[in-house]
Amino acid sequence: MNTCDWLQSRLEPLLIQTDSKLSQRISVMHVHSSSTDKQAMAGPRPVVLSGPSGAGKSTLMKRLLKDYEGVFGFSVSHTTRKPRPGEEEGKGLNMLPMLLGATLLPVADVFSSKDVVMSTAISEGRKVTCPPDYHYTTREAMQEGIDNGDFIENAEFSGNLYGTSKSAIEDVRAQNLICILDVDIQGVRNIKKTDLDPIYISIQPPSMEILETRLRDRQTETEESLQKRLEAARQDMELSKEPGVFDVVIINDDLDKAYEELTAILIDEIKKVQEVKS
Ligand SMILES: Nc1ncnc2c1ncn2[C@@H]1O[C@H](COP(=O)(O)OP(=O)(O)OP(=O)(O)O)[C@@H](O)[C@H]1O
Repeated sequence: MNTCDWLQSRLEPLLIQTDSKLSQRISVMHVHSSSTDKQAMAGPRPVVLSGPSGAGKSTLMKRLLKDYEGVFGFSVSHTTRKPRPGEEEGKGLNMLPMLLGATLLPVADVFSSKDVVMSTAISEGRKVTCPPDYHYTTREAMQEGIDNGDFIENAEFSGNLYGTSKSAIEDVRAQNLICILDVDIQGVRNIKKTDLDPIYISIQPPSMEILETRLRDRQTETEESLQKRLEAARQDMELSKEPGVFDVVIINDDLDKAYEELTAILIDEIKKVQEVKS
C-alpha cells in the first residue's frame, strides 16, 4: 500500500467525524520556490475566492473540482512546525496530523476550504491527489520572508508560523493548474500588492439572515464563534462593495445559478489548462 492509499484508508473513518467541522483556513506556506517568473506567467491565472464564512465558497469549490478534475490546484503551505515522524517534504502526509488534531484543536482556525474539498472527495470514495506536504522551514527564514513581503498571508498557531507564499502560488501556475486561493479581505489586499494577477471573485450570501440560517444549519459553530463570523461577515459584505476590489461579486442565492456565474468567469482559464493538456 503506498502512502496515498494508506492515508486514505486511515482518514476515511475520521473524515465522517471531522468533515462537518472543517472550516476556515490557516494557510501554510512556502517561501522559496524553484519556479521562475517566466514559467509562472505562462500558466493560467490564479483565482481568489473571498467572502464571509458560510457564503458558500467550499460548496462551489467542491463542485468545480468535481466537474473539472485536474484543472485546479492548491498552493503548498509553509510552516515552522517540525515535521512529525513519517512526515518529510514530498511524502504527502501532512493532512493526517491536521485531521487527527481536529478533535483537539480549534478547527475553525486550522482548516481551509481546501481541506473540506479534499476530505469530501476521500469520503465520497473518489481518487484524490495526495495533498502536498508543508514546506518546513525555520522561524528565522520564514520571518525574513514575511518581512520581505514574500507571503500573501501568515498566521501563528500553537507557537508555529504558517503562511502562503507568492512563490508557492506561482509554482501551481507553472504546473498549468489554476491555483485557488480562499482568502479573507486582508489576504485580498495583500495579493493586490503583488504581480500574481489573479481573478478576484467575491462570494456573498443574499442577506445576513440567510447567512445566519446557513451557518446554524451547517452545525459547525458554537454560539460564540457564530456571532464572531456574523460580525466579520457584516464587515466583509461592506468591503466587497468597494469599487475595484473584486472583478465580480457573486450573490450565492441559488446554488446552480451561482455556480453557472462562477464557471462563466473561469471558463477561459479552464480552457487554457485543458488545451495544454490535450
Ligand atoms: N445557494 C445555497 N443555498 C442553500 N444553502 C447553501 C447554498 N450555498 C451553500 N449553502 C450551504 O451553506 C453552508 C455554508 O456553505 P460553505 O460551507 O460552502 O461556506 P464557506 O463560504 O465555505 O464557509 P467557510 O468560509 O466557513 O468555510 C453549507 O452548509 C452549504 O451547504
